[in-house]
Amino acid sequence: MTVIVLSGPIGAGKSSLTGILSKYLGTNPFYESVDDNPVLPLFYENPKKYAFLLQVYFLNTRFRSIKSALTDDNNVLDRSIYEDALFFQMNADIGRATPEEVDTYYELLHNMMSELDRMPKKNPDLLVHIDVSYDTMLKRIQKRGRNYEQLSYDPTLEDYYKRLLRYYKPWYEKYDYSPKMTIDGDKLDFMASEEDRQEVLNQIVAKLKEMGKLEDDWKPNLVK
Ligand SMILES: Nc1ncnc2c1ncn2[C@@H]1O[C@H](COP(=O)(O)OP(=O)(O)O)[C@@H](O)[C@H]1O
Ligand SMILES: Nc1nc2c(ncn2[C@H]2C[C@H](O)[C@@H](COP(=O)(O)O)O2)c(=O)[nH]1
Repeated sequence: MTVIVLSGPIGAGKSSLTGILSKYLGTNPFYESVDDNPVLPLFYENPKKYAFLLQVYFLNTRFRSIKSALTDDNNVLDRSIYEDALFFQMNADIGRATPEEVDTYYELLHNMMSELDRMPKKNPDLLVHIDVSYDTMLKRIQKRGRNYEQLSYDPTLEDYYKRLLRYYKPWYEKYDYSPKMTIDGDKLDFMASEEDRQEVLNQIVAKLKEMGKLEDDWKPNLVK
């Protein structure tokens, strides 16, 4: 049926929407490696030392996920390989990667993307981007409560998060691997409000129908 990739800043609600959407469409969810990621706490402790290693870790897991998702052709992915360079470039721009690491990273990314180009299904069918403001992002990061992501752990994270938001706008505009759409993550509380959840699902289903990826009379198996 379809491969849908989600995108958005930290805490935007990607993992949550991945679960909701995959259940609704009856497809498989692919989650990011976060709680089982051994490099992530090291990165927050010493970003300069671990930025490159963390990126290689994420890139590897994202490559594995997208290959598998494109092979099955029936999946929803919580953040994908298409966002990988956004993170790395931002970290490189603030001095967390050497020129050699930057060159090596882009060569590796280029090789991986060429591999995807050789697959029978080369691209996802749809990108769903969750747009959030800094205030919403921070509230959700606090709500989730991972220690090393809190401003109390490292006050410089405020700049890091604000910078990340600034990198998303041009990234989204440039993204052209598939059709794309945006969900207003500030307005639509798809976790607490049943009505908002249905509104988000309706928007995505309408887009899939418009693209001919779902039949006009398609109905979900699971209404919840
Ligand atoms: N639309 C939303 N409204 C309210 N809370 C949300 C929403 N989306 C996510 N959350 C909450 O915010 C936190 C971060 O969500 P998560 O799905 O882990 O984000 P991401 O995967 O984008 O980092 C979680 O505690 C989740 O329950
Ligand atoms: N340096 C990088 N950090 C990344 C990347 N992808 C995710 N992350 C961090 C950000 C969060 O602390 C955590 C989980 O992200 P969510 O958006 O799922 O909350 O991992 C990356 O590519 N580089």
